[in-house]
Amino acid sequence: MTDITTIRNFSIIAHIDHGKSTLADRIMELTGLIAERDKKDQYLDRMELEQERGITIKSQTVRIPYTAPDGSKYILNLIDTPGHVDFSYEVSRSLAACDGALLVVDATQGVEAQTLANVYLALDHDLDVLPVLNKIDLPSAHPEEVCQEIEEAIGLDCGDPILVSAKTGEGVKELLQRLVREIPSPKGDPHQPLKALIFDSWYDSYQGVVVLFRILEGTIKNRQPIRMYSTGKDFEVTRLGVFSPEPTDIEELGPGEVGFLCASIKELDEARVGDTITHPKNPTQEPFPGFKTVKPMVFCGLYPVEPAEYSVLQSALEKLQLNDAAFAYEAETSQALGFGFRAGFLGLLHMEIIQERLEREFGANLIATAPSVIYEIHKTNGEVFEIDNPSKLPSPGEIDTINEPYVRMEIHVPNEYVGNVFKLCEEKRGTQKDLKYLTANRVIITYELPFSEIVYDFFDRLKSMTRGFASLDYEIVDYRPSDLVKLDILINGDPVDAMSCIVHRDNAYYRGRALALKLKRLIPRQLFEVVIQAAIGSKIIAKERNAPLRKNVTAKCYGGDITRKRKLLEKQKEGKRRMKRMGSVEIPQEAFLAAMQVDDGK
Ligand SMILES: Nc1nc2c(ncn2[C@@H]2O[C@H](COP(=O)(O)OP(=O)(O)OP(=O)(O)O)[C@@H](O)[C@H]2O)c(=O)[nH]1
Repeated sequence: MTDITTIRNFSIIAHIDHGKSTLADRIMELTGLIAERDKKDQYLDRMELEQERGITIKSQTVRIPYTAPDGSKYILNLIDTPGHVDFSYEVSRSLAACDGALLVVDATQGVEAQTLANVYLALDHDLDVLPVLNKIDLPSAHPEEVCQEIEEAIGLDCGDPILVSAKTGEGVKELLQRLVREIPSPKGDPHQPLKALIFDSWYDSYQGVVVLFRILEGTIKNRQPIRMYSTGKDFEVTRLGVFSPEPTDIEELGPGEVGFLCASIKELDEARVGDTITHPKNPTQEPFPGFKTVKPMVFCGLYPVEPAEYSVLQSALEKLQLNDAAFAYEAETSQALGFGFRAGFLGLLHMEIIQERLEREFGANLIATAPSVIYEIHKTNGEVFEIDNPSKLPSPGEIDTINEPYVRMEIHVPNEYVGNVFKLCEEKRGTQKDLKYLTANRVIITYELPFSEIVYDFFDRLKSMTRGFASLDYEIVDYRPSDLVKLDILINGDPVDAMSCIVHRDNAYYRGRALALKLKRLIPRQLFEVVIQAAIGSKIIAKERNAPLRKNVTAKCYGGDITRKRKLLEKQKEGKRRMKRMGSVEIPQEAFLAAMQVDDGK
């Protein structure tokens, strides 16, 4: 058991790309935890996908032994947190296991939307927050100004900031000394009944469920019985350890310590994040209050390209869900696409990551439909229910009102782009709530907008309209009534349920026409005429046609060059993998996402 006064439990919080992972690596390297030569870039980002995207998805924790220059020895538990708004619930639960946080701010960029969002989360958890200005090796760094921003925007004392370059390592030694001095050690009594907080858990095919926990009171020993407070289920610890950075077995952990355990737990539901682990014979009287359960907010259809691949997709989804409690799915049938699944995600990035993992790790060949939010339908007969699939909207005559989710969004942007942000937010049916100056030339704009308007192309548009200088953070605030209608797409007279979308009545005509035109371009010409129509109820509002293709593609090849011909055919086959045959028409994957690419042309 470690002397509690030598433990420091902390997280690094930062806006995306401000250098959190680089700093974590440098700390592990300077303390000798990982040798430079076997350092894989950004050790904490384990999954291959995370490395490619440069984003941390699953929290990872490392125990770092550290000897200060005066010879005192410490145990630093670095609890990693993801930086993207989709995953703020993961940030929050990781912070619950900490006593302090390093707030990393890029000294060339300053305070951004997620810097603020993350600091508020940390302050909610009563953490001591140390401001760290990173990237001071860059000539464009302006630490004094950024310090002022931190003081003004956050109200944190930045009189004696920690200046580092996570890249070169400059300042990181001093950072560690400040960390052990200024972040408090945990409190807890080894003789109290066991009370440990589960702050992460995941499924491992060899070990069953692995639980990451922090002990608040009492001790845990290997092979002892434990009880999960919320379910009352008992288990026996089969493995106890710490990540340092590789899993290392340990016999006992005491108050304030962070570790992992396995206990033949078969399902993630039996070791819920936020639950309290205690001793069955001497249970704690005061469990940890737990966390809000997270609800998926964005939904899309996932269908196998070939019906025969349904079971492959199903087992891939099962496996993914074992590791990601925030991801939900259920079977659904589409007239157009056949048997598939409706999947729910925290946000768009979460959706993209899951889709990519399905394809890459599980080899699933899938068609994804455009994302939808949840709508609350009030029927004229008094019935109220939610739908997450536009094709489920009852006929207009049965609907009294449709409520849609609204978000409150904070956008940080340099002065000169304020006009562009207004334009975009107004176009997306937003209402401005506030405008504040962070500094003389940086502004925080607050808008309330329908969530459905931002699940499409909002982020890309914002990025291009502000040359990448805007950052944002949002949260869902409530559901509000809106004048919404369902826009249907018909191909050769048949409605394609998977292409239906719900839009505001004022935009419906424009969007219907733009969508039909976009589909005309996306759906390749076939041997017969293809008619694409957009409709609201029984009213056709747009019609496009693709004339029949007369020639065989291979006819283009000159003089019977067989290899060339084969290549062309293979290319066609390759393209086909992403085609879905509906009736006699072949429709490419992109066509199902076309709704995301048309705007309202204002
Ligand atoms: N010049 C310079 N570049 C840095 C420094 N620290 C980080 N970077 C670079 O900044 C980029 C972002 O750094 P990351 O460590 O991936 O940022 P992050 O905050 O972990 O990002 P997420 O994991 O996506 O939240 C990378 O290209 C780093 O190489 C620094 O001190 N100086």
